[in-house]
Amino acid sequence: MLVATLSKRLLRVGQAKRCGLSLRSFSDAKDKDLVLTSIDGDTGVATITMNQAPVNSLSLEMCQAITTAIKEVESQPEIQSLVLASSLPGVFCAGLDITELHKPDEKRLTDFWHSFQQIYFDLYGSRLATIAAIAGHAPAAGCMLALSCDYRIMVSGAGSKKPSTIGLNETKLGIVAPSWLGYQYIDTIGQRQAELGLSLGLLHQPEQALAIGLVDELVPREEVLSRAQAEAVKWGKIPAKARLASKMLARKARLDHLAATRKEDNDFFRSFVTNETAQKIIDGYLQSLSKKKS
Ligand SMILES: CCCCCCCCCCCC/C=C/CC(=O)SCCNC(=O)CCNC(=O)[C@H](O)C(C)(C)COP(=O)(O)OP(=O)(O)OC[C@H]1O[C@@H](n2cnc3c(N)ncnc32)[C@H](O)[C@@H]1OP(=O)(O)O
Repeated sequence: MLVATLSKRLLRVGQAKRCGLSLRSFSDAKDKDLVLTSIDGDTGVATITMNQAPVNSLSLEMCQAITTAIKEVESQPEIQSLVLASSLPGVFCAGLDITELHKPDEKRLTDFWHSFQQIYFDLYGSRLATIAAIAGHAPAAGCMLALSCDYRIMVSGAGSKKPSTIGLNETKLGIVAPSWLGYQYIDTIGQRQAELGLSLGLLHQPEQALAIGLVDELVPREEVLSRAQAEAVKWGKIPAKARLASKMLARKARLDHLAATRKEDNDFFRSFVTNETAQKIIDGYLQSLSKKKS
């Protein structure tokens, strides 16, 4: 068994294959390294690292790559915990790839939202203990990835001139988070803080995020990943069936609701995004992002 036989080293699955170890098809080659998956041979902790420069925005392909990676890790019964991280300095995930929403092809837009919903099912409903290593910005759907994990460790803002931020800021952009994402927020930080955050489109600096329970711990930047992996070891030792049943106490009704309304949710999203007003907002927002650069 892989986890039993490898010495303490991080191993990409491509490397595992080169070492002659049989591991089922991980997502490294076919997804052009949009995500990288590694497994610590000693602890059995898997790490999925988002790797789509410049900001890990969630394109259709990125959503699919994340889901594939989660499923492949889950298919290995000896693995109990997973860290979700980013390879990019300063950004965990910038949320949905806005270019997917701009003058979209309807078929691709449908597939895109379906693949985003799928991450919710696969990460929020995962049998694995999931730890988010948030070493940078996590707005909107980037925050959703973090909310879908069981435990969130964020880079501290102390001493930083431009601290990272996290939150559901959709309203500030003139769009609205879908209800299932809104409920993830409410379930995590409570009704009042979620109402404030959603209505005002707040992005929280790390210390504020900790204070309202949006993240569970803050650590210096260089410790985020190692601390997350250590936490994953702890969670991985909890009896798996009891841990999963406890997780589902809080999450099953939400997951079932989206499963039952998935097509309706997708239809609504498509009609909302393709609406002329929404397109103007999206167009303006894309321009503001590129102006920021110039
Ligand atoms: C009325 C009832 C309605 C009910 C509706 C319900 C259903 C409808 C729902 C509609 C959708 C709702 C869900 C939305 C969720 C989302 O995730 S929306 C996306 C929100 N994301 C953001 O706002 C983040 C934007 N980005 C940033 O703030 C910054 O980039 C950053 C803080 C993440 C990083 O900053 P920095 O490191 O300084 O990088 P930049 O120079 O800003 O960016 C580099 C590069 O990346 C491009 N980019 C950034 N973000 C995105 C993105 N999300 N998508 C695509 N591209 C992005 C940016 O333009 C730069 O590109 P260039 O280098 O200029 O080419």
